[in-house]
Amino acid sequence: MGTENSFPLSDVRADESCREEPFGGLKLLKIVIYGTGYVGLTTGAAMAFLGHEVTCVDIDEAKIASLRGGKSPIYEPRLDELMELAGGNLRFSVDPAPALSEAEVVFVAVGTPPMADGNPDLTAVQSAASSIGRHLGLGFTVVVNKSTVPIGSGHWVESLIAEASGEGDIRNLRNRCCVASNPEFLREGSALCDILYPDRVVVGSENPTANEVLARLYEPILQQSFTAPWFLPRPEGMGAVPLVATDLASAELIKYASNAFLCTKISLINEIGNLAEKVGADITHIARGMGLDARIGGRFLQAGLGWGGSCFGKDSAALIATAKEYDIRMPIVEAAREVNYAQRDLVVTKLLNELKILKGRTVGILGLAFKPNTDDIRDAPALDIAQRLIDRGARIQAHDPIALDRASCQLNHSGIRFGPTAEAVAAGADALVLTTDWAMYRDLPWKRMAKTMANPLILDGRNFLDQAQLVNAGFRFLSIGR
Ligand SMILES: NC(=O)C1=CN([C@@H]2O[C@H](COP(=O)(O)OP(=O)(O)OC[C@H]3O[C@@H](n4cnc5c(N)ncnc54)[C@H](O)[C@@H]3O)[C@@H](O)[C@H]2O)C=CC1
Ligand SMILES: O=C(O)[C@H]1O[C@H](OP(=O)(O)OP(=O)(O)OC[C@H]2O[C@@H](n3ccc(=O)[nH]c3=O)[C@H](O)[C@@H]2O)[C@H](O)[C@@H](O)[C@@H]1O
Repeated sequence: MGTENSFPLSDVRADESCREEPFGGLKLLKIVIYGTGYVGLTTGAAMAFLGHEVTCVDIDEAKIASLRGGKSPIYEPRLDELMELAGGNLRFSVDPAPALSEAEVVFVAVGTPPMADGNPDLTAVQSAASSIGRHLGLGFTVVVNKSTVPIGSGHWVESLIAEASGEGDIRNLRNRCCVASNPEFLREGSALCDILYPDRVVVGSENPTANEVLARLYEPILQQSFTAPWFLPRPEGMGAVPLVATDLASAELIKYASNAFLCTKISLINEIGNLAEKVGADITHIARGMGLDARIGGRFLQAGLGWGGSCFGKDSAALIATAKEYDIRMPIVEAAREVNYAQRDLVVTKLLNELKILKGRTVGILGLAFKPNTDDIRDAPALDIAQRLIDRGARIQAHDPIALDRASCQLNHSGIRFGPTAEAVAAGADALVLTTDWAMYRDLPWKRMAKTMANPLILDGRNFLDQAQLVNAGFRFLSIGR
């Protein structure tokens, strides 16, 4: 295994509740997961598929009811199938007590949404930690934090558990429980592959038992010793997965640093794209020419409207806020954010250049999710852009192949009209903007759509569409960065 730091897989706890099965005598564990969102539910399904006994707990009764009825409350490709394969290993409850009393590993995967000052709201983490403390069993439990939390949170969680458990003194608690950080790097839309076939697993703890339990938990993934589900084949050439074992603070910071790096990479290509456009260059050629340099790498160099979603914005703001507490500035991360949010203004500027007036114009938006293959609309560039256009008097009609229901529920009073198809939002529009690069948008009946528009103008916000095809279909074609 190509580990920087690997743990011996010794039998650290001759615990009767560990069951032998099915990957070469691996000991399976009893796991509780707090939070059945994009991270908790996918992690739960993957762990249960690997044979562990998993109980997913959530305070949202509707989510648990839906899951018990066999229906996932979120859209994630192949999740339903994996949950089905996991079968009886995967259970759901609003009551953590019964499963927690026997749990060997407890994941915390609750939300940490941003507050106005950039810091994440840790209310859900606090309440999960207190609940764990109240219901802790008599055996030894490793509490594993997967929520993205500020540096130092691991120790704070430990103290909350100690307090709620009645032990009070953390030293007494250390005989029954310890806290580790296991940051999550999955991307929505490819979450299950990212969990089963990760680039690395990071585990931060100051407790050797925690490290060994987690190495045991992750062994099938680290060694790639499980039989891949037919619908999620193992990537070609995939070998053993490196395990990075660190102290708590380093693991917590690895998460923020990784997201900051990815944000910065995207913002850099967008900054270059803005110059490329002025000098008559093409950012897609530039990204390819840069990305083939192994030191740079071609991924996350897709220029366009920039990043959105529930994490890049939140985590970059949290990193800046944490640094501020230590009187340190993060000018690179600040600049990455500034560049990113300015990209969204380009839509207004470009449409104004073409249409001269936005008041009373109808703009069709293709894609509401913050990226393809998810129904997540948190900090979706499409919504921000729609609002900026509405503020200038435009009428917005929008479509998304998967996020439409969620968007129409949550944005009921936004003034956006939701169309059942891409063709419907094109009809009568003065412009179309492609905001999310859903595969289905590549092959729309463009010729027919151009004919139904008041003005066949399209802005490809993701450098995704075939310009020649669109021009051929009768569109005036705009893009970002070329
Ligand atoms: N969404 C993503 O792609 C990734 C998210 N993360 C991090 O993982 C954490 C979770 O993110 P998501 O899954 O996207 O959030 P989410 O909002 O989809 O799910 C969080 C769930 O926690 C539940 N919850 C809140 N308080 C609870 C409590 N006391 N007990 C039990 N359940 C509770 C909520 O009802 C909700 O179902 C965040 O810290 C996020 O930054 C990390 C990597 C990837
Ligand atoms: O901490 C998190 O929540 C997660 O955040 C991102 O994952 P995610 O936000 O799900 O999706 P990405 O694929 O990273 O896309 C984020 C945004 O960047 C945009 N993007 C991505 C890549 C690119 O080249 N250009 C670009 O504009 C996407 O359209 C999307 O809006 C990270 O990629 C994950 O590693 C991390 O675990």
